Amino acid sequence: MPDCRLYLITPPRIDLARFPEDLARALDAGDVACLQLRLKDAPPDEVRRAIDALRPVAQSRDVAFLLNDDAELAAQTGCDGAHLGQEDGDHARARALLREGMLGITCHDSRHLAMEAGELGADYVAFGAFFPTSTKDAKHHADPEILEWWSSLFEIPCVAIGGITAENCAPLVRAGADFLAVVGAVWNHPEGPAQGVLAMNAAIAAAA
Ligand SMILES: Cc1ncc(COP(=O)(O)OP(=O)(O)O)c(N)n1
Ligand SMILES: Cc1ncsc1CCOP(=O)(O)O
Ligand SMILES: [Mg+2]
Repeated sequence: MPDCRLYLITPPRIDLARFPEDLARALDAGDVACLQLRLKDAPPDEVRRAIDALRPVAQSRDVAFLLNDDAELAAQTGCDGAHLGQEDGDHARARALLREGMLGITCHDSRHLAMEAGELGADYVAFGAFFPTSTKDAKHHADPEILEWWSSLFEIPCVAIGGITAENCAPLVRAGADFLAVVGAVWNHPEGPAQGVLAMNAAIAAAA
């Protein structure tokens, strides 16, 4: 298995009548290290229903299931962890709430934020956006050098995010990204999500 692995994030909106099957097909297509449920602006009951429907699909395939933005809900609902941004509450409290669960923290393009996250006990630090993206109005831009710097100094894994595709990911893999987090490269792949997973894995393997 290559040192760098795929980190899949759900589309911003999903139809729970069909998405569990789409997700299963995507996860069965190739290696996916973890799935992040990211439903921005969905009410809490909808997020809970999505967790109940999707968590088993991921966990039964040994894919870690992380919740975006809400460590408390992640801890209450059997998620494997949570991903928090800089505006997503108290990271130290989240670390305590999640106990052994995974905590990932957005660090944008900041070495300082990444070292703070590491000291606090984050299981990974996330840098980005590396490329233009239509999934999020990303306010920060990161360059591959930050991945080289981080991975040369620290053992804590780093995640690269933002506009990453099979076509542009090689420099990030070579710079030391442990995970590539993607939305559009999989869910908007012209031949469907399973082909998106295959293409990302092939590109990671070719770059490594
Ligand atoms: C793996 C990963 N990295 C970064 C983010 C972005 O988190 P955040 O800055 O809190 O922005 P939102 O995702 O909440 O819009 C992420 N979700 N996952
Ligand atoms: C959530 C997030 N945080 C920074 S960029 C981004 C969007 C990633 O989506 P895509 O892979 O489609 O660019
Ligand atoms: Mg957030």
